[in-house]
Amino acid sequence: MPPFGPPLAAEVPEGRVLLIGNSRSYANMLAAELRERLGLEVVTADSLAAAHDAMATGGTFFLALTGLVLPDAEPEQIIEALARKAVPMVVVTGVYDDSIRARMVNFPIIDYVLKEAPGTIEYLTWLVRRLERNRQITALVVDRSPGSRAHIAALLALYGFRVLQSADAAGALQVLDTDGAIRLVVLEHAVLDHAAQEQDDAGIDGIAFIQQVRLSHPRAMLSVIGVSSSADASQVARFLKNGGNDFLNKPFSREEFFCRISQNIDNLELIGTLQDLATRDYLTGLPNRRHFFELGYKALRGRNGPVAMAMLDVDHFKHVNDTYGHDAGDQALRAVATAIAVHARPQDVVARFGGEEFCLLVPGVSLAGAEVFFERLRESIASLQINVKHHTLRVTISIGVCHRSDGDLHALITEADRLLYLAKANGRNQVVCESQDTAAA
Ligand SMILES: Nc1nc2c(ncn2[C@@H]2O[C@H](COP(=O)(O)OP(=O)(O)OP(=O)(O)O)[C@@H](O)[C@H]2O)c(=O)[nH]1
Repeated sequence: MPPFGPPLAAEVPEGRVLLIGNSRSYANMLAAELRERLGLEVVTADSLAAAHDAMATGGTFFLALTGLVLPDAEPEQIIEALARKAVPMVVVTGVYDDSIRARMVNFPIIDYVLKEAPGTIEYLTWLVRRLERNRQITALVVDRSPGSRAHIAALLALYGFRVLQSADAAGALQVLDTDGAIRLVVLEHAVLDHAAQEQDDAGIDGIAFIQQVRLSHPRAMLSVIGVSSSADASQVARFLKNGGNDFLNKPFSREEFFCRISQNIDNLELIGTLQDLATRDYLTGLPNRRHFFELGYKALRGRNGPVAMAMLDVDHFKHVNDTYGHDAGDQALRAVATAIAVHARPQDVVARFGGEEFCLLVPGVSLAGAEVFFERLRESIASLQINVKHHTLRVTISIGVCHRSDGDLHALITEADRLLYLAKANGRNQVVCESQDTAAA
């Protein structure tokens, strides 16, 4: 599962990169890196004419990496040609100084990279990967001033983000509640200063704003970056202590802004990856046993009403491994896991408990409802046709279901395990469902 939830695939065009430069050997080396390490399609051009051809016939590019020395064009002509086609660009050059930067300042250039510096290929690979991934991330800019809001929004759009904007804290909270894809908020600190003094229309002061954001959007899921031209050190500290991830003083250079934004998003992804490693089963992608207990307690906490807890075990799975091999066994486990996850409702908790054993917690279901629910699941797994090398496999599962009106998770699991043992002893490929609670029966 991707760290930031389902990608907005329909809105994101293909990841294609245009590489423009007069050195064929350098272009070929960089193109090979980007293809191999990132799986991206890369088109190379060694003149402005070739770049024009590529843009006319090669579809859209989300990024151009360009040199400034070409046989048929001045540096400005190359940059202008890309800007006219609205292709965001990174300049990869042998010479890079303040005068070049000053000449290029009004063009949509994300970054300048010195071609011959050590580590350049590594840096460019990171940068292209970052820009490619940004296209699946939504950012929100909160700023009272339309000019400054538009400037920051335009920079973020240049980095590939889908960008939303809000003029005040109350509006921003509303947008955050309704758009679950937002992973980055850039907040003009003056919004907070102003609000802190006067309270804005909805009565939200700046610190209350960030505290409220943090109630439902933890730091590990949403990066909030403050920007300001007037904040003093104590205001910056207050912002960070109350839940801000980072702070930037204005004026900042484009390169600094890009680095800070990228590092914050990199950190979110890293945390997401680490969380996934700790909580998900590597083979099936389902929550692992330890995470099941966390999710299960959360699902049961504070709720009244019946709950069904099921332990599910693939029948004669050793035989599958012995006959078709371990890889085929893995494939069968993935197919069973998918079938269980598809059958589960959003409020249910499913996990791979270990080996060929899964569990499924189903709150708010009657005993009769649980019997039907798990019988259908058993049937759907029995009817799976799992294609492995040269064979089509079929598997069955046995299910023990404990139904109760009180939800002590450990007691439910122990009881479901006992009922699973009965299902196995009775001949397998069946559901044994019992109520442990006379009132619920
Ligand atoms: N391919 C594969 N096999 C696994 C994995 N985890 C556990 N197993 C195998 O699952 C099999 C479980 O075998 P048993 O516990 O004897 O149970 P069974 O053969 O399913 O028989 P019953 O449960 O009694 O129906 C063992 O052969 C394990 O090696 C895995 O991740 N991949």
